[in-house]
Amino acid sequence: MTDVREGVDALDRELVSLLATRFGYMRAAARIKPSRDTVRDEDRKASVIAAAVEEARKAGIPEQVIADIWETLVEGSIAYEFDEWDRTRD
Ligand SMILES: C=C(O[C@@H]1C=C(C(=O)O)C=C[C@H]1O)C(=O)O
Repeated sequence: MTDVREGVDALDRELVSLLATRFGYMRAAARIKPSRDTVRDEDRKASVIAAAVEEARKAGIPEQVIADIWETLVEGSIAYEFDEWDRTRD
């Protein structure tokens, strides 16, 4: 069980590192988007979540869990992108 938990802890560190890279893309998006009303893109949000759910289906892991995680992730990313957009504009 110790090995299992060490594996989980190491994987969680990797996941947070990957998420840090993802949030970096949100900072880039905030820099690139010309107007505040383009930060939230519902069509793109739906497409990102659908793609994650499809990957979950192929991997044989619970699709609803992944849908819920991605809903939280994308909403958190949009909030972060709004903060970045506001912080970098007058
Ligand atoms: C990064 C973007 O901005 C937002 C963030 C998204 C995400 O976290 O994947 C998806 C849609 C956008 O509302 C984008 O438009 O691609």
